[in-house]
Amino acid sequence: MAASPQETNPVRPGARAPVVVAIDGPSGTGKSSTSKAVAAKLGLRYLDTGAQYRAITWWMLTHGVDVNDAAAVAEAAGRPAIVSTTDPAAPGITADGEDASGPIRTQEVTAAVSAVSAVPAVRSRITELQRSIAASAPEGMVVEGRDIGTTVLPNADLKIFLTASPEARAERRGGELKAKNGQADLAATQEALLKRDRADSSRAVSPLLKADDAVEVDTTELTLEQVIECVVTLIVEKQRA
Ligand SMILES: Nc1ncnc2c1ncn2[C@@H]1O[C@H](COP(=O)(O)OP(=O)(O)O)[C@@H](O)[C@H]1O
Ligand SMILES: Nc1ccn([C@H]2C[C@H](O)[C@@H](COP(=O)(O)OP(=O)(O)O)O2)c(=O)n1
Repeated sequence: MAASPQETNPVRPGARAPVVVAIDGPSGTGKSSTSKAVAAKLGLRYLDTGAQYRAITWWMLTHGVDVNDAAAVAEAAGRPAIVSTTDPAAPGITADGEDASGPIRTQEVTAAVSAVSAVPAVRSRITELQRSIAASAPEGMVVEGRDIGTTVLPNADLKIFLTASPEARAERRGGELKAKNGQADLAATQEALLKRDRADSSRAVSPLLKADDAVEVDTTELTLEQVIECVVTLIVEKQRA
């Protein structure tokens, strides 16, 4: 009798088949929270590719590289070692051995990351790194970002594109800022978010774009738990197909 899809994982007999899931979309649509939770539930690894672009940006900012000078950014693109942990319960990232998990979330990095990630030498270096990390996870991986389904892993088993209204996204990000700083300007948060979307969607090399074969999920009216459930169902259906 043929093995069921649940029994075809060569690494963990009896577990589900390895699966590579690409989750893309603009800021605040729930990519990181959903990807982490889904990976934890299904025993998959997790890669936050935005954190990689943030880490290289942070390294450049702290090493005197002018992030608005594309030639200087390209020249420095190969210098820092960027290492991500892929445990969904403890995601982390280092740049040249220094823990970057906290500093990559500052406003300074957020404001500079689109310019740095638009530089082709940065993208080719980080894309190569992402492919090698995904290839080293025999249990499967959830990889989230902007160009995973279109460029990094065009052969992913499942591609999901998350969307949400600008108002919902600003409210979510605003909630985070309020928890961190005690206050948040929702209008300014929305403006900054839309500015970053425009930059990420209009760059020449692998812009933020829904892959033709991605499943689009509008999360505006959904709770995080509903989005997680929806993605888990899509993955399990895919593994059974
Ligand atoms: N469907 C949802 N409803 C309400 N809040 C959400 C939802 N999805 C995510 N969030 C919250 O919104 C914030 C941003 O989510 P995050 O996963 O970081 O988005 P992204 O990775 O797409 O930028 C987090 O605080 C998260 O808990
Ligand atoms: N695959 C990716 C992931 C992120 N980026 C760039 C563009 C994004 O604005 C930044 C930061 O991504 P990140 O996912 O951390 O952003 P948010 O959590 O949505 O605020 O990195 C990219 O160019 N390609």
